[in-house]
Amino acid sequence: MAGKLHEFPDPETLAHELAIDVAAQLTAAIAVRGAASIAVSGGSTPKRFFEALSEQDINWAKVTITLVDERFVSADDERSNHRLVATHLLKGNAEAATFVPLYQPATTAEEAAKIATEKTAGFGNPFDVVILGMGGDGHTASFFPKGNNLAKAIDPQGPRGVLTMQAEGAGEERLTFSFTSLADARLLVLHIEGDAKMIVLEKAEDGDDEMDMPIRAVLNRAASPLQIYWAP
Ligand SMILES: O=C1O[C@H](COP(=O)(O)O)[C@@H](O)[C@H](O)[C@H]1O
Repeated sequence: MAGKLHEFPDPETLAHELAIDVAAQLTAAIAVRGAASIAVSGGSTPKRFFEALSEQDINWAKVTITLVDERFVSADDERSNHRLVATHLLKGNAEAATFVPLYQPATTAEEAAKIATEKTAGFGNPFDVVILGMGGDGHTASFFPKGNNLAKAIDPQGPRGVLTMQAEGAGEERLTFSFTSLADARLLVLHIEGDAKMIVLEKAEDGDDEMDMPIRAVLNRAASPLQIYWAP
């Protein structure tokens, strides 16, 4: 396996243990640099982890949270990743954290990506923690197969920052951090659950074509060691 596999008996245990590991990384970052940064994924998988992380006893006032990727929809849209984070993470102890959204109320997604790049430039270089997810089609962040901006988004020499993405499987137009922004995180995690996702991961590991399964970019050439958290 390309990354280090951390296997748990069930999603609840995974969420709890991942929250502890992430909290330890954020606490260490605060001790060394006085501040910490984390970029999290959306989708359905992270809810339990967000709930567990929000209860961790760390100095949240020193933590900046952002998203790995977002839909070009406002925070009141039910498909917004911002909304997911606001509902399940930015509460309890974690209410004291600073959240920097990727969605910006601009006319176009390109304009929003430019503003998001500017607003996120002051932290996450590198991120202390990045939590990636993976879709059944092998996408991670908004690196979608056949995405109109995929080559640019996963370019190993590409700039840090936020790009737009349109793809058939993506629904709304997306905003996503580039591969180079995410792949050098001090703690780089791929959080997946269920047998179906493990089969997708194994398929990704069996091939090389990153345009077909963009998760391969992370598996094969992330600057940081990839920690894979999985439960059936
Ligand atoms: O579209 C997205 O999907 C992936 C995976 O989501 P899941 O529902 O299968 O857990 C997610 O990692 C990404 O952030 C999100 O925008």
